[in-house]
Amino acid sequence: MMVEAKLKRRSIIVKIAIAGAGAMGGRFGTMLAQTDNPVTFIDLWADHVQAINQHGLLVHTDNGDQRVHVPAYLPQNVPGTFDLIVLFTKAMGIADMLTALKPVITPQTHILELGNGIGNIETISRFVPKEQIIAGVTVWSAALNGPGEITMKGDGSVTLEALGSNEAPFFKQVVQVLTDAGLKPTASHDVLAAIWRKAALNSVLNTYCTILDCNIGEFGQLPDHDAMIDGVLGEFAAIAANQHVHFDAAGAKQLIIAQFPDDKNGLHYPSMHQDMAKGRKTEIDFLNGYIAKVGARENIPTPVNATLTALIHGQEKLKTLHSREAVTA
Ligand SMILES: NC(=O)C1=CN([C@@H]2O[C@H](COP(=O)(O)OP(=O)(O)OC[C@H]3O[C@@H](n4cnc5c(N)ncnc54)[C@H](OP(=O)(O)O)[C@@H]3O)[C@@H](O)[C@H]2O)C=CC1
Ligand SMILES: CC(C)(CO)C(=O)C(=O)O
Repeated sequence: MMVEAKLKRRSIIVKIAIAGAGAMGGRFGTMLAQTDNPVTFIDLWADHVQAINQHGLLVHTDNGDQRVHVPAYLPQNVPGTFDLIVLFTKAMGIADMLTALKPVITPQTHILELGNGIGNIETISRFVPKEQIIAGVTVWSAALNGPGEITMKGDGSVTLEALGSNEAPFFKQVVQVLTDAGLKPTASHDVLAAIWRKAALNSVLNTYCTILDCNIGEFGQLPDHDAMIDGVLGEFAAIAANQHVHFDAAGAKQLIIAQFPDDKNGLHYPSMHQDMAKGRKTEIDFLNGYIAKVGARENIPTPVNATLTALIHGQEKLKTLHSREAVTA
């Protein structure tokens, strides 16, 4: 069934670019395009950009399929400037994307970063002052099926904070735009705590689901999931205390368990699982790998996160090796 995107009533106009228009960029662009705020996709993947421009982005949702007609550009071809750039590259792609977008980032442009991992704010701060950064996290989910095609199902929300001030009029506009798009934003006054809680969630769900080759609901049904979660979170708590970040292990566990039902993220294969399946590099070094690295540096034992990091790196290497063998066979 083809369902046309419905236009919702306009409240304010914010010129939006989605930089990294993969699974999550596609979801946010699709939902934001249902408001009257103009949306542009920017991506480094030429086939994806071409497919979106030729046929629209094909989006599979809980309520059927849509074709979303939003213009898409390679970073070097982007016309004009934007009020808001929503960054949805992988953590390791942030610097390349912002380097490519330098010519269109003005002192009025705000960067909204909602990707997974610890350290993204520091990377973005190399390009714009903190007053131009809005940082946060999201438990919306999506999958990139191929050029010009995504799946976005289940429910989610966004937590975000302006690194300048949550009282800034532009931040309030952004919250309103996200609300109009149905993205369920909540303004936070401790976004670092939210980022660490989400990184802990990803260090459990993304990593175990990738190693075990299962979705989030299936992980929740495993008899030993409790011990597996506690092993990761205990080390997060020790490293967070060392780094003076507020971390509530019980709250993080609750958030993880809240993802298990099918109408939340139970049917979702986490983004790390999707990366591994496609033979792409994962974000492990910004998740469990970050905890293991700080642990090693500060002399705090982090054997669970170190082992999980080594397992994911091992899987990445074997994937590359096997695909090379397949080509030469
Ligand atoms: N997927 C999810 O459900 C969720 C993801 N996140 C986070 O959001 C951020 C974005 O992740 P996500 O949207 O999943 O990432 P995707 O892999 O779907 O997209 C990221 C970018 O990777 C590139 N890319 C992906 N596949 C290919 C391919 N086969 N060939 C060439 N290029 C490709 C694309 O462009 P480019 O070349 O420009 O990189 C794309 O824009 C990450 O930090 C992730 O952890 C957060 C919550 C949920
Ligand atoms: C949707 C969710 C929360 C699942 O871990 C996620 O962040 C991801 O897939 O990377």
